[in-house]
Amino acid sequence: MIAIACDHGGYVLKQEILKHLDKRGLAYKDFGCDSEAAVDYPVYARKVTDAITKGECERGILICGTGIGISIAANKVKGIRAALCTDCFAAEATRLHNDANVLALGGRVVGPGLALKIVDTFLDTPFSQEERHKRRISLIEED
Ligand SMILES: O=C[C@H](O)[C@H](O)[C@H](O)COP(=O)(O)O
Repeated sequence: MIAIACDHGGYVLKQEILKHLDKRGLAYKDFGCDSEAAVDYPVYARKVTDAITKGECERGILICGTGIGISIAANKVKGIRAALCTDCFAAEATRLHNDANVLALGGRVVGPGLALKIVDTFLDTPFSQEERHKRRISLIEED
C-alpha cells in the first residue's frame, strides 16, 4: 500500500500520479490535500509518515511545490528516509542504496512525464540488500 499526500503546490501533479497508480492497478491511500487552496505541507508530510511508521503503508509519495519542505518535514520522523528526486538515476539509486521509503517530488519543478517515470523507478526498484548499504542505513537510524 502506498501513502500519498501533497500540499497546494503539489496538488496538480498528485492528480496525475493518482491516475497513473490507478492505471497500474497499485493500491494507495490519498491523505490529501484536495484542492489548490493553500495548506501547510508539514501537516501532510506527517499523515504519510504516520501511515508508514504505523505499518499501514510500506511506501510514501509526498509532493509540494519544490519537494524540499515536505521532505525536510518527513525526514524528521525516525524510520523515514525521504528522497527528493528530480531524475530517474536518483530515484533508482536511493532505492538501491538508501532503501528510501518516501519519494518527494516538486510539483513546480518536474513535469508530469518525468514525474511519472520517477515514480515508476522508485516503486519498481528493490533495495540492493548489500551489507555496506545496510550498515550505513543502521548508522542513520542510530540516535
Ligand atoms: O518547500 C515548500 C513547498 O515548496 C511549498 O509548496 C511552498 O513553500 C508553498 O509556497 P506558497 O505558499 O507560496 O504557495
